[in-house]
Amino acid sequence: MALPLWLFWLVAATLLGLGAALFAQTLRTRRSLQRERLANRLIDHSPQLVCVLDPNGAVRHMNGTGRHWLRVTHPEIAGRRLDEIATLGVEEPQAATLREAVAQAVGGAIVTHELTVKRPDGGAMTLELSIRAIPRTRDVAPNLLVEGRDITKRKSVEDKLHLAAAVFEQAREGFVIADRDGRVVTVNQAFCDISGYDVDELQGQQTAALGFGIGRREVRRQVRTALQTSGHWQGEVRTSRKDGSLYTCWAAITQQRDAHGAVTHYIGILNDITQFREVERNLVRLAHVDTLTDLPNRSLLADRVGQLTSVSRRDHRPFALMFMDLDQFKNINDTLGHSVGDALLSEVARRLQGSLREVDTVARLGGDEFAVLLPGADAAGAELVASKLLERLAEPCMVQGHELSMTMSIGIATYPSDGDDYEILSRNADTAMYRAKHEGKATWRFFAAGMQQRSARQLQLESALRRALERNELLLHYQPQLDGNGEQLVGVEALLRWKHPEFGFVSPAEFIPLAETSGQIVAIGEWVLRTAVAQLKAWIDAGVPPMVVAVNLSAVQFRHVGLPNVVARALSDAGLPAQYLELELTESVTANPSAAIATMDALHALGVRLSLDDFGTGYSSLSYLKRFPLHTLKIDQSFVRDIDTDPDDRAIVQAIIQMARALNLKTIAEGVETDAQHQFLRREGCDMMQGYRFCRPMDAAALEMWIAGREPLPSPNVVPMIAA
Ligand SMILES: Nc1nc2c(ncn2[C@@H]2O[C@H](COP(=O)(O)O[C@H]3[C@@H](O)[C@H](n4cnc5c(=O)[nH]c(N)nc54)O[C@@H]3COP(=O)(O)O)[C@@H](O)[C@H]2O)c(=O)[nH]1
Repeated sequence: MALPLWLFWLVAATLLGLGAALFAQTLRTRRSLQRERLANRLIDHSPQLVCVLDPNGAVRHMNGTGRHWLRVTHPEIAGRRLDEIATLGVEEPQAATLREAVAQAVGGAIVTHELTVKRPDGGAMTLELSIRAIPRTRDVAPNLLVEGRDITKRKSVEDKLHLAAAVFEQAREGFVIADRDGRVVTVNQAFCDISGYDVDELQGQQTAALGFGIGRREVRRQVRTALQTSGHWQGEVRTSRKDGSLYTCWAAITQQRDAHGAVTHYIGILNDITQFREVERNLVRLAHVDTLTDLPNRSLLADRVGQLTSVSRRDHRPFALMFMDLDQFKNINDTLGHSVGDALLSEVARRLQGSLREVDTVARLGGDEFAVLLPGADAAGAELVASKLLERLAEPCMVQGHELSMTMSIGIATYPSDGDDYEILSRNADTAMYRAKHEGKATWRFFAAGMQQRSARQLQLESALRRALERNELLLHYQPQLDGNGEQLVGVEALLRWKHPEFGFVSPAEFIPLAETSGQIVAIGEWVLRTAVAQLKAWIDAGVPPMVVAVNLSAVQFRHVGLPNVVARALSDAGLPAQYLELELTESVTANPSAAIATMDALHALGVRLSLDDFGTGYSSLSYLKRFPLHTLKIDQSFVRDIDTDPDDRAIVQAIIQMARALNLKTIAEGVETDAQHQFLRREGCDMMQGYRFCRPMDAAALEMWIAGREPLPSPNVVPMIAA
């Protein structure tokens, strides 16, 4: 059956319409697909990472750029949170902050978040993520759109800048950045600390106003030239702080130029080396200066002698070099302690310096040795100076409550006659000093050619002395001691003698100091003591009326702890009652009164008598004198010698005798050589005498004959009289 035409047209039209609609739809769909593909392609090739996350932060989709940057594939990331993708290496606490950002975005915020991830090739990448919600229906949690930019390079630049800023701020070096006109742009904290200025005070100021290279036009000129030629300068400059104080710094200045080569800035880096320079100066000072006295030391003295030698050679001028050594200083150190010793050395330094001219040099060579260099001085000039120095030094001084007076022995060598370099001059001055020491101390000696032999002799003596005891080279001489009238024999002083097979008789004044310094005096002293008490016992046993034997003790022996035992044993071995022994102590042992009192008490307790030898020449503190258990003061022969001519010596002797009487002490004068001396001493009431006027020291046999030949014979009751 045929369709009615109208129906046909209706169907046809409908079909056509449908077809057209279908076609249009297909066309739209295709276009839409094309648009979507295009959009996807665009998104995939976007220069940014684009990613859709579900509300839990799991990846639903990531564009190609993102996958390429992170070197991941869709299957590796789909449905997983970014921090769960192991290859990205997102660890806590980064993961936690990312989760937090996602949560905020789900809550509606647009969050910017920085995420640093690792890539399989090992490189790190920093992404700046912008995370926002993609709105959906009210009840459904939104997906999130994440856009990410690669900020790795920017971060690196920023990090470098941060680092540079940290270095700038935290550096210990001061940084000053100035513009091309030399105006301060900025400074760091270290520079503020060094200079005392605040940043605000400096900004805009001319660097020249900061005082670099103060007063040194030459330095500023050098800086300008170096910058012009090489764009860099470094060197040491002195400059001032805000408060005006000066400091020293090591500065480096570098020009900064732009791409066209034009100077844009100057960068100055400063190191404050003030302390370093001070330490350096101190080290140099220490190498040349004695720390106790602040005087030049041996090396600086050698330098100055060297310089003076050149000048003096050119100008044909003389100069003198003196070496000086304090007499008995060791006793002070040993008895009063090192702090008194040090204070005394400082006082000596002051006095020496105060007595000389500015051109002269006073040096401390070590210990108690000093040296003086006198430019232009000939022998006469040096002698004048030596005498002045001795005088000045002898003036008493109070040191930590002790009244002390010092003497010294001076050796003088002159240029050019005694040498033309430091080595020879110093050796000769030293030799002369030893000569002065061995010839009485408190004096000076000029160097003379034969003196070196003398020093060699000292060495020979020292070694020979070691064998003197065992080779029986030591012997005792005895010098009578008489009552004040010079009639009655009251005792004898035992005086040590050394007869060497080669050197002959050697004076005790020469070998006893050697025995003291080498320590041999302890054994030698014990031998003297034992020999003397045994001799007296033998005399008494032989019928010589009893008398006292006086034995000298050196300060070294006195300080020896076993002394009281040694004395007690010597007496008991000889069988001599203690009252017949008198120990002569040198004045130096009293320098430390409390120690001296203890030893003296122990000796006194044995029953022996104690006398103080050479009284008036040394350190005796009068206030202590009454506390020493002494029997006798021995007036030194230096006062007796000039009694006839020197009113001062007369006055001193009178004062000693009166003072001894007041303290209930006996007096004995030594070195009485003339009748006039004897008469004066007798008139003044001196209790006992000793000297060539009556008898020289002699050996035991000669003394026996001397006693036998005397009229009247010594009184049998002499010991009780002396002991009274
Ligand atoms: N520690 C010890 N010291 C001792 C001992 N024996 C001696 N000495 C000390 O040696 C120094 C020098 O002694 P010496 O050469 O024996 O001189 C003494 C006398 O001989 C001398 N003297 C005596 N009378 C006169 C005189 O009229 N004129 C004069 N120019 N000299 C004289 O004086 C010295 C006396 O010494 P002293 O009485 O002890 O001060 C000397 O310091 C001795 O002490 C010893 O065994 N141990």
